[in-house]
Amino acid sequence: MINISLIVCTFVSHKIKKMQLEFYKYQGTGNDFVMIDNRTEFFPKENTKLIAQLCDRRFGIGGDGLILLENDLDTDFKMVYYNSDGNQSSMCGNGGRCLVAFAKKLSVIENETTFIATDGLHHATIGIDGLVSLQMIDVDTVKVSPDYVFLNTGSPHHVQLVDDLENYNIKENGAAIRYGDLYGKAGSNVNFVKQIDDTTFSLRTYERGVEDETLSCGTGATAVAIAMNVLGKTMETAINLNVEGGKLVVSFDKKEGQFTHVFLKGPAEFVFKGTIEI
Ligand SMILES: N[C@@H](CCC[C@H](N)C(=O)O)C(=O)O
Repeated sequence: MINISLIVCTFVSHKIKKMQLEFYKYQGTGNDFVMIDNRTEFFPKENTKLIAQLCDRRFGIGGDGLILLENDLDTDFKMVYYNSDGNQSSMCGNGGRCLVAFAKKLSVIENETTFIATDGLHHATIGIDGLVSLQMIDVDTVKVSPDYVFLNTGSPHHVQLVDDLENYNIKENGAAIRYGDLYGKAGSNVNFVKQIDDTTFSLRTYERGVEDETLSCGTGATAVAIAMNVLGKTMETAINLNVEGGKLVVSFDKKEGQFTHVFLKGPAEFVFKGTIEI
């Protein structure tokens, strides 16, 4: 005879089995991330709902994204990035800089590293001022249209100059472009820009996968710097970017329309550490 109560108990105890998840919270110019040391590969990477819940600012820890630090055979570590909607996505510049600071906190690296991310190898250094400088992918294709520029700096970016950046409705206008005909199902991140002086631009970014404005976007700042150089708005190859959450600097070498040695530099700071039951 089958013992029904045993089956029910096993089912119930299986259902309520919880685990303590240790996390670290980092931010880079206000672009914030839940960081998890997944070198033992314990994290349920396919659980989109869980990742979205951990990033939720009311029901979870809160963050624009979640990043796993994993082992890699050929480099110091591997970066696995998820947007706050729970889906794995393309490169995150600020997240990469924060992950470098996290790797140092875990003693995986000291002040210099090479790691692997979805768009390839990244070299990075941590300065004595604590600023993290991250090498981004080379850029050789920049699409210039009358009203905007499109380029991929590890993630896709639409760049558009606007008159009244301070009062511009980033969420509404960004979403219209992200979901519009231009970029199809994949969509794009959308950056609105204002020139401040010869070497400085302010930008506000609508991020795909967060589906809202974030306080900063590293691949976005990189895209804006290159786009402004291509448009002839600046002749400089080291450009200051004011984002809502602080300041970034993007530098590059330019030769025959190719952008190489592209570096994104700025703060990457530990905020707090904790455990959450999942
Ligand atoms: N905040 C990031 C960009 C993250 C990726 C983006 N949301 C996408 O899915 O394309 C950055 O700092 O670059």
